[in-house]
Amino acid sequence: MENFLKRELRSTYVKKVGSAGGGCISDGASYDTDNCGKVFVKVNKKSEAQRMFIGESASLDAILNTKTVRVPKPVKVFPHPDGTGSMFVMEHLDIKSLRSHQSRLGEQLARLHLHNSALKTRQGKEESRIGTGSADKSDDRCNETSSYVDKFGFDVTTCCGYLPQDNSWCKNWVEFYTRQKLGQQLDLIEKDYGDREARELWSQLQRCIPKMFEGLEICPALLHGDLWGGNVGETDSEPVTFDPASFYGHAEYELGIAGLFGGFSGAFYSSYHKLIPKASGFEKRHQLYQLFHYLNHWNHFGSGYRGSSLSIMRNLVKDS
Ligand SMILES: Nc1ncnc2c1ncn2[C@@H]1O[C@H](COP(=O)(O)OP(=O)(O)OP(=O)(O)O)[C@@H](O)[C@H]1O
Repeated sequence: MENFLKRELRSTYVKKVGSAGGGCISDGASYDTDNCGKVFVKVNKKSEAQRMFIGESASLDAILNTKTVRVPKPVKVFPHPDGTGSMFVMEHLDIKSLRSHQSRLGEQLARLHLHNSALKTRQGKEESRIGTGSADKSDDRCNETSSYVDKFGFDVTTCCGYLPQDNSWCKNWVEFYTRQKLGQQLDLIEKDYGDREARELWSQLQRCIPKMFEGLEICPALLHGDLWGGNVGETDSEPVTFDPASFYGHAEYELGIAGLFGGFSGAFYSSYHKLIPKASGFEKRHQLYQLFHYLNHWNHFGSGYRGSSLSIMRNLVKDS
């Protein structure tokens, strides 16, 4: 493996320095290199792994570009030398459990979510300055590399777990979330399980969804996309997030999975909501956003997640 990595990274020195064991989806190990520093290498032997890692790498790049929350810098994605699967090399970070930086993570996540709307405001100001002929090209705001994104989706397919998300761009969030997020999961459940109750509840729930968003104006926010407690931590100096499955969506979506498995303290939420207060109807939409993850877990890990998926659908339909 060291020799293979030397070739791919154009390094003269590569030495394994530890195995993180990886997560539920991929294996991971760290290596010292002479030209890329210490790197963390994720390995996955599934045939779809290349697409999954390309999505993760593009997500890390997009988040890095916002300069809001620390993520590992991606280095390279390439096919596994065995012929099936893929490898993803990124900056190694010394990640410990998230403890003392909960509040900072809440604030930084909110800043990530507000980044695109700040670009919109800035763009509006630039346009009006150009309109009045008062634009100053020496202004450092002209150096901003990102521009405002006015729709929902992402340029690249990203995978929540190993399932690809349909990130095709869409102007309307309710349509995007209903069809491309929930609909895609329910189509898979129909294909694999043909579950009659899921099908019936879904046909009722679809009609209730638009009402849950009445009066809400949603600006696309760049999301981490898989922000459960296992994908956050901290270094000695700052909070860290990793393993993203990004897309532009409703900021509230991010808190769906954060709330499912724990790992985030009151300090995290209060810092977050200081910058992005809960909008009216938040609690109900929070359940709607958790539904995606229950369905995604049903599709990944089987019928153990059927009960919670159906119960949340029943509640949402009943309360509408
Ligand atoms: N850049 C990194 N540097 C050092 N260690 C890392 C890095 N990225 C991840 N790790 C470690 O490896 C473990 C697994 O990583 P990751 O969550 O990306 O794996 P996965 O199999 O894709 O994910 P999951 O279990 O969330 O589905 C993490 O819990 C973390 O301890």
